[in-house]
Amino acid sequence: MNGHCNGSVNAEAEEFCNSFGDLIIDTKKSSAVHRQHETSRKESEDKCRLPALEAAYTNILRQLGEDTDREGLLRTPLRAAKAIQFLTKGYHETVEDILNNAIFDEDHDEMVIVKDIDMFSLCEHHMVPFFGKVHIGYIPNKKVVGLSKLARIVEIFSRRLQVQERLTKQIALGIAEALKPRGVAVVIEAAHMCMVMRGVQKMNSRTVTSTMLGLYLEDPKTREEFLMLSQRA
Ligand SMILES: Nc1nc2c(ncn2[C@@H]2O[C@H](COP(=O)(O)OP(=O)(O)OP(=O)(O)O)[C@@H](O)[C@H]2O)c(=O)[nH]1
Ligand SMILES: [Zn+2]
Repeated sequence: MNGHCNGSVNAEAEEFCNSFGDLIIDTKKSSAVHRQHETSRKESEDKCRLPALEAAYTNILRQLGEDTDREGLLRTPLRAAKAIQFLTKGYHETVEDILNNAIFDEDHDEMVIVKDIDMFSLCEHHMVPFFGKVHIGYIPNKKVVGLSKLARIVEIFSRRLQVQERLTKQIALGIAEALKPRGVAVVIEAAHMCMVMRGVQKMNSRTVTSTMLGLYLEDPKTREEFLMLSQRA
């Protein structure tokens, strides 16, 4: 472990942001610099945690009766450690981080739908994947968001240990808070490997969850329009 692993990364990033803060007049530039430093601080923290995660995976392999010195497994604990960090990287990200300059003033008040967004997550009960499609609709209130950012919001909340219901709600609330739209609708259809590969072993079961906010909750016709458009092939 180097010195960065005892929290000094935090302090350094903070010191950097503070010392240069006065010099940077443009607030957008300032927050971009801050975000850049937050990202590199989080990357450093991840690196610091790798050896402990690697040791944990070595232990798991040994407890499974594997020979961790055999050639095929030599780098497996490290690979697995990096993989789990990737699969849970959403803990490091916020909606604010990714939206930065991608909210635009636009006099458009009709429904916007981005559907069939691929989603991969890990069930918090068994730490095995659940995955499927996310459909998102919102009704703007003078502001629209870059379309790719909706898919990025899905990434933030799905790359964590999750239950599907919470994931659905977090995506909807994240959009609602950032855009203050007149309504948000999120539907997720997913297959849970904990129900397919183990446990009850139901290969074809799918779980559908939804969160409706604002007009989607209040107005059945708006909700129906979203459901009709998002389910259409
Ligand atoms: N509501 C909800 N349940 C989930 C989700 N992912 C997994 N589960 C369920 O979490 C439950 C955990 O139940 P337990 O009885 O504690 O665990 P278990 O003995 O492994 O259960 P089985 O999967 O039935 O073998 C199971 O019913 C899973 O299907 C999710 O996203 N939402
Ligand atoms: Zn599970």
